[in-house]
Amino acid sequence: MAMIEVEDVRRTFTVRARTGRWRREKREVRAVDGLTFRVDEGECVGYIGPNGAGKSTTVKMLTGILVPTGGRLRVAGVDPAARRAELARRIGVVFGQRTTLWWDLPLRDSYELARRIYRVPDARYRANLDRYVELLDLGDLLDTPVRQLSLGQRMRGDLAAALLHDPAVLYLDEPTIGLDTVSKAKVREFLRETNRERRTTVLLTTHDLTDIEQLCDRVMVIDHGRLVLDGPLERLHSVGESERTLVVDLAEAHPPIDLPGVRVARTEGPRQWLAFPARQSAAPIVAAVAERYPLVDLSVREPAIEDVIARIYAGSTPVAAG
Ligand SMILES: Nc1ncnc2c1ncn2[C@@H]1O[C@H](COP(=O)(O)OP(=O)(O)OP(=O)(O)O)[C@@H](O)[C@H]1O
Repeated sequence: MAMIEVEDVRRTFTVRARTGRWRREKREVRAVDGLTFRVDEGECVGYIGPNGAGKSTTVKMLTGILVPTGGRLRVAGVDPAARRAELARRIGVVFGQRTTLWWDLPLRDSYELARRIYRVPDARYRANLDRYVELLDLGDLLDTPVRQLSLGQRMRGDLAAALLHDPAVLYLDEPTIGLDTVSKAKVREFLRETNRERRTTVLLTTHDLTDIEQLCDRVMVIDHGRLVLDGPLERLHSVGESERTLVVDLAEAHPPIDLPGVRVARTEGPRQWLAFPARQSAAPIVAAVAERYPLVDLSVREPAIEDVIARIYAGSTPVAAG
């Protein structure tokens, strides 16, 4: 069953740009430019693209905050902008950069407010709260004012708030941004479980490709308001041939490191950038470097979405239907 239907949706903005000292000209920005896709119940789909690609504009239209300039939208069977209040009871939204919780109130009070706003029946509210307190480890935090929570704790609090009313669709915007590795793992585990057990349909926007790898089977890539790829996650790798980068600091400057399966992308004094296929583990490369070179420090960088998109264009692969 289709949970999100988007048919040839467009959204333009008129901006006034300065063209001279006194002159201003009106210009049209096509933030979303003929978007078509469908997400079925229970799917978890990654929605990625570079800055300014049109992701937020899409999500705002899907929540009913923005009205499309053209095309047709349906979320859980309803037109979001026309029936925004009704839709609010069927969707949940989490923004990594902002909180929907009340800053000065304890978590518990924010949840109580959500219960009233969404008119969640008592028994369901209690069952859900118990479940999220356990899964998200919120027990000791319920009576703490939100402003005293760490970023990771607050994010877990936000996730529970977004799901207390059992929404059919969950929009996540950078849910792991700024979190440490342990908190990221907790959040991802919880989302996987929610998607699997409750069959919540998830649309996930992120710049962290590991989020997508660990949560989604399908990925849509948007650029300049248009889909450039829609298909199973493996296509992103095979099409994009993404690379991760091992950044190594040696004790001193050295000629480029020579290892099989490794491409030296850049060198700068004692620092070298070693690119390798994203699917491969970094461990054998780290071991080989440590054995043969005077290794001082290292870090691994995930593939940047911009690189992935550049490779999609280089291969000029047509949009593939999921
Ligand atoms: N309210 C607005 N008025 C004018 N232009 C806008 C408005 N909102 C978005 N835009 C423009 O529309 C385009 C798409 O923006 P959008 O915020 O949807 O991108 P995004 O993919 O979410 O980017 P990011 O990853 O940086 O959040 C950009 O060129 C942006 O400047």
